[in-house]
Amino acid sequence: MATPKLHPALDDGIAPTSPDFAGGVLVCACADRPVRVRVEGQVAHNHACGCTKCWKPDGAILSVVAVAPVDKVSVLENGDKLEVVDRAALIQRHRCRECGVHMHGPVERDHPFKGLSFLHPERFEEGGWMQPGFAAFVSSVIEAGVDPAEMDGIRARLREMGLEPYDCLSPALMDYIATWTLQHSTQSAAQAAAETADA
Ligand SMILES: N[C@@H](CCC(=O)N[C@@H](CS)C(=O)NCC(=O)O)C(=O)O
Ligand SMILES: [Zn+2]
Ligand SMILES: [Zn+2]
Repeated sequence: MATPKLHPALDDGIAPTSPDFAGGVLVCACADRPVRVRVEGQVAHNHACGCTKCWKPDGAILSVVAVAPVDKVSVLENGDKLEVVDRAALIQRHRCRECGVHMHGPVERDHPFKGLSFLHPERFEEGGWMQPGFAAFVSSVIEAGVDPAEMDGIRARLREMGLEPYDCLSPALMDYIATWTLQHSTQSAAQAAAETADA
């Protein structure tokens, strides 16, 4: 069986993280007036994502997506071309309305990821950004039209590349979300009890 093509930043070998990478500029795919977004510092939690919401380059079945603090992300040029894909979504994905590339995606809602912005590091002009460490939402590629019969081959290829495949986020991130949810619900219950006592 042919090796499945997943993403240009994965298929020909994953570029290593550089300890010297101190941030860079993400550029959309427009030849004319490209959107340029500055990111200060290294990105975190870089991973492949198979969900239907994350932006993928033509022909890719996975996205490569990382996060940076929102206050480290700023639109430098041609921000008038940006539009939010779905205002109701957790991740407010800002895409270039001309070429379709997603340029940044802040989380503004009360959520464990609040204050982070989702970015596609392959759009950096510079190399050395953190290499992806796992693959998330892998089963979701079926929703985008991948034949379920290909899934064993896709997961095997991801493991071969050192990207453990998961059908949600990684266990570490799922544990982080669950811990936040517990603390949040405990705080909400304590607040409600205090308000009832005051009434
Ligand atoms: N199976 C769904 C999964 C979508 C999903 O939950 N994506 C994750 C990973 S990016 C998420 O956190 N989404 C939040 C959002 O889209 O705002 C799909 O493929 O559309
Ligand atoms: Zn563009
Ligand atoms: Zn995704």
